[in-house]
Amino acid sequence: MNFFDRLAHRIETTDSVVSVGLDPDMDRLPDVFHEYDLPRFAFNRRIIDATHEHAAAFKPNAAFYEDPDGWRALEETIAYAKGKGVPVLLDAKRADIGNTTRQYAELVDPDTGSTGADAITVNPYMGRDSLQPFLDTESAGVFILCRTSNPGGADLQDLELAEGDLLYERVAALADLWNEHGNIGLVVGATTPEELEDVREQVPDLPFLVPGVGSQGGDAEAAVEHGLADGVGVVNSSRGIIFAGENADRAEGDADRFASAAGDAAKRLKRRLNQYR
Ligand SMILES: O=c1ccn([C@@H]2O[C@H](COP(=O)(O)O)[C@@H](O)[C@H]2O)c(=O)[nH]1
Repeated sequence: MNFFDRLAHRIETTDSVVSVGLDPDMDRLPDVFHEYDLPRFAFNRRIIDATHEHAAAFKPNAAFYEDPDGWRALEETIAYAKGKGVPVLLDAKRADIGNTTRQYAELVDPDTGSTGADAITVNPYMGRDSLQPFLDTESAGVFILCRTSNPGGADLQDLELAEGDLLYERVAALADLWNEHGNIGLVVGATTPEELEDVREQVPDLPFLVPGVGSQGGDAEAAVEHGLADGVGVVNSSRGIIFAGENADRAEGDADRFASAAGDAAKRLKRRLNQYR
């Protein structure tokens, strides 16, 4: 089954478009998790247990796992999340020249002992050939960075091209063109609602992964109004959910309190987003 069909099914089952970001910053984990062999997995497992019923997807960001123990924690996390029936989007922002990008694409290739993730984020800066192995992995979702949520997203992505369109608009148009297997989505941040609306007008049929609500203060209403294509798409919050139980004295933080605060935060975000669906 195509990734976006699987995602649509999950959205319907959970009545949720929330993507829970699994970004287990080691410096912010409660002390209790540091006693485990794989602290990041121990933490994520509790977060997944507490939030999965409200999660349309989980989104681990590879940056939080790029060391030997981290990679093991990532693989365990993905397997555990999938065991709960939740699609996993690996936010890795990859792409490179042909032979290198073929290696990257194995991250989501079910035939090559991949991470097991269902979808991945990729960077379009190197052009179509740098994305082709991902696009050819038909079972995997491929979210192309289009208009990112960070303040510097404007530096390049808002540049006007000679033909008059903006760079992020061109990325959206190309993504639509490249979508031969129906497995492409776009990453468009909630922090720039006008651009979000603009991209939606350009590509009515592509689902979006919308980061930037929660800790980055993005616009939740715009995220839902423009992020979904025929009801499919996800709105991500990472720190706002997984660290909802954090207080000034981290040493007092315990696993139960963290997990239950994360569950409450995911449920609250689901309800908030559902007001606009
Ligand atoms: O434009 C983008 C692309 C990716 N991200 C990633 O999403 C999460 C957001 O985390 P919060 O804690 O909810 O701010 C994180 O993994 C980013 O690297 C993004 O924020 N914006």
